[in-house]
This record gives sequence, structure tokens and C-alpha cells, in this order.
Amino acid sequence: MKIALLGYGKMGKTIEALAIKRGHTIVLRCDDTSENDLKNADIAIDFSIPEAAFNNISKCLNNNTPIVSGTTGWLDKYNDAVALCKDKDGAFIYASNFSLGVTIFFELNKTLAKMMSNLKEYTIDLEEIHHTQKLDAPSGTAITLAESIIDNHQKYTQWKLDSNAENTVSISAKRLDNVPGTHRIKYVSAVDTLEIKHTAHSREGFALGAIVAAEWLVDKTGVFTMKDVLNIR
Ligand SMILES: NC(=O)c1ccc[n+]([C@@H]2O[C@H](COP(=O)([O-])OP(=O)(O)OC[C@H]3O[C@@H](n4cnc5c(N)ncnc54)[C@H](O)[C@@H]3O)[C@@H](O)[C@H]2O)c1
Ligand SMILES: O=C(O)C1=N[C@H](C(=O)O)CCC1
Repeated sequence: MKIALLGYGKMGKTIEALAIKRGHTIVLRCDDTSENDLKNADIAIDFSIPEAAFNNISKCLNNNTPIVSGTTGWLDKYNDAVALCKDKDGAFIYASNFSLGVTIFFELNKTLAKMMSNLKEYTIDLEEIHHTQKLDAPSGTAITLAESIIDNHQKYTQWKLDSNAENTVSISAKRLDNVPGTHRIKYVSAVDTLEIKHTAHSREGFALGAIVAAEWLVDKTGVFTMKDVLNIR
């Protein structure tokens, strides 16, 4: 595939190295708002910044270029991106976390929230840890996890950073040097603690997931998730 990289920072460069190893060609490396010609690209992969993501996605959909987006912190406009994709009969996939492990972790989180839903003894604690250059907090992955808990556990109706409020999934966001991404969900009662945790050892898992998603999306139309790519039911 001929790939356009929208965002050529830590993730863009990791994707470039892995995509070349998988036999793909990088035809565009875009790292700012300058106008870029997408016509030589079979697909675009956006790992940029929250303020740029929706514009980049829109440009691709208007240009009939399938687009894989992993940028977090822009989801107030997600429904607009979905509507534009449908209007243009385009191809779009977004995931707050493209790694295979986290895609499975999302399913574990959902199942655990359902199982815990009637157990009043337990309170929940969600923690994410990332590197100090990360612009957004909480992480997109933590928000996806919290929203799924809210959808599947009868007690919780909202999420907030560092909160003791009733019916609230409290998220703690820590920033430490060189941490690629760690997410942990704890259910704590007076007598025990049950926890699930995902630890990324590098950015390669995110990059591989995004490339696999691009390979899968390139000849399709529609709006998809990583569950579609990995055929998880
Ligand atoms: N979904 C996932 O699996 C996943 C994994 C890792 C990171 N992320 C997200 O991806 C994004 C990028 O992460 P990163 O670690 O590569 O950040 P980074 O800061 O290293 O790179 C972002 C790059 O985007 C560039 N940029 C700024 N404006 C732009 C524009 N208009 N168009 C294109 N590029 C522009 C910046 O110059 C920078 O080089 C973040 O939102 C992060 O949360 C998602
Ligand atoms: O490094 C980042 O930034 C990451 N962002 C995503 C998020 O916000 O969840 C995924 C993990 C790494």
C-alpha cells in the first residue's frame, strides 16, 4: 500500500519503520497544517494532535482516501466524522488504542463490569500512566474503558478525573518518563481486590494494530472499529 502519514511524531515514525518492513511505501509525511496532496496515497494514517485530527480526517474523506485515525482528544467531533464518511461513501476507522492486547482488554473490561454490576461491596478505581509528553489527560483509552463501564455497570453514570463523587468512575492519570501506556482497573471491597491491567512495552503494538487496520480497511467502505478488524464478537 502507498501510505500517507498525517502526523510524523513518535507514532508516525514508529508506523513508518514497521510499514516499510511489511512491504508498504510511505508517500507522504505531513507534520503540520500545510496543504498536502493525497492523490498518490491508497490510505492515510493519522496520529497527530487533538486540534488537527478532525480536519485531517475530513480532508481524507473529502478526497476519497480511506483514513485510519489513532489521535485521541478530539472525539466531540466523532459523530461529524461518521456522518461525513457516510455522506461520502468513504472508509474510516478510529480506535483510542490500536493494540491487539487492548482490544482484548476492552472486552474483558466490559465483561467484568457486567459481572460486578450487582455487587455493591466493590468500588472501582481506573488508573492510566503515560509518558510526560502526552498532551491529553485522561488518555483516550481510559475514556473508552470508563464509557464501557458506565454502559455496563448499573452504579456508574459518569467519569471524572480524581473524583470521590457518587456513581462516578474516578480516573487517575499519571505522567512518568518513558511509559508507553499502562491501564489498570481495580474493583476494591473491604475483603479483597480484583484487578485487570494492560501494560504496553513499547509503541510497536499500537503501530502494528494501526497498519493491520489500514491493510484491512483499504478496499472497504464504511465506519469500523478494531473489533471489526480482528473479527471479535
Ligand atoms: N490509538 C492509539 O493506539 C494511539 C497510540 C499512541 C498514541 N496515540 C495518540 O496519537 C497521537 C500522536 O501521538 P504521538 O505520541 O505520535 O505524538 P507526537 O507529539 O510525538 O506526534 C504528533 C505529531 O503531530 C504533528 N502535527 C501537529 N499538527 C499537525 C497537523 N495539522 N497535521 C499533521 N500532523 C500534525 C506534530 O508536529 C507532531 O510531530 C496522540 O493523540 C496520542 O494520544 C494513539
Ligand atoms: O502515547 C500516547 O499518547 C498514547 N495515547 C493513546 C491514549 O490516549 O489512550 C493510547 C496509548 C498511548
